[in-house]
Amino acid sequence: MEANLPKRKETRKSMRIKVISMGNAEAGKSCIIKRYCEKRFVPKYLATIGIDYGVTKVQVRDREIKVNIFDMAGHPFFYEVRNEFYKDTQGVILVYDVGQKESFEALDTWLAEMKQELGPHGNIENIVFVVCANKIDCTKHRCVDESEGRLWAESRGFLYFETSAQTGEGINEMFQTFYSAIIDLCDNGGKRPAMGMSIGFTKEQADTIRRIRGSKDSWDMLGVKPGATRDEVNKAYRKLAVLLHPDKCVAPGSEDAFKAVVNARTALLKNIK
Ligand SMILES: Nc1nc2c(ncn2[C@@H]2O[C@H](COP(=O)(O)OP(=O)(O)OP(=O)(O)O)[C@@H](O)[C@H]2O)c(=O)[nH]1
Repeated sequence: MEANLPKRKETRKSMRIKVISMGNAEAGKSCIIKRYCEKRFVPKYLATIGIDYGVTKVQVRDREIKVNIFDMAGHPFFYEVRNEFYKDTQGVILVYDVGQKESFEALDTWLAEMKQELGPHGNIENIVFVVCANKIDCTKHRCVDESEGRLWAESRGFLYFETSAQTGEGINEMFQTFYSAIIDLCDNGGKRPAMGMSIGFTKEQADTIRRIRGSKDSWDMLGVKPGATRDEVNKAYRKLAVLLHPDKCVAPGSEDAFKAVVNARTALLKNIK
């Protein structure tokens, strides 16, 4: 017997989600939201006072979603106002300015603030985070490169996009992927689907790349004391080479880190008898 199939594909039930923006003042949070919702760019800086709230309807795959967006003021002065808005959030847009290193370094502080406000029972693992490396149009002033930002985001299981609210680059793709991930999360009973967790590299690899980037000289880079012997240098090099070899490591920035380690070893061995 033939199954009694519906003629038209049914549109699935609409859903409502809550999204917040976080990041330092002037990183471009309001402009990113305006660019997506109103298709325009506001060059003049108008600081958000406390919270800006908006509702928007979007179509993602076969779903209509109503999005409540809470655009948070980045200035520390507004901490008291924004702290009550962290609860019941499904998605976070975490923004930094690629020309302002402090805004990138502040991402950890923003996460810590959110964790603190959610308290011990708030599960940050079940929230979709998208990191926006914003103002990529300002190429001359860029000081946080893509691999550094991507590594920070992906090692935490967060999405990462390069965006410009001014030109619109990356904005639609970012929101579509972000909303899509939130739908997957809701369909999965509010738990981040396992797929999003598989990042393809280890915490040790990510931490090592970060350590290498921040090292002050070749000794420090190889993790040996100044004056170490050839054997010690070679041993340290081999360990790092196995960990970061481009054939084995797909973490953002691993290729540059591997090259830096090779160069550091060569430089040190030249001067060790
Ligand atoms: N060139 C360039 N400027 C941008 C971009 N995004 C934002 N801006 C500018 O950066 C300034 C700050 O943007 P906002 O969106 O107001 O920053 P915000 O993060 O919401 O700041 P607060 O409301 O204080 O938290 C404004 O002058 C914007 O015009 C961008 O992608 N490129």
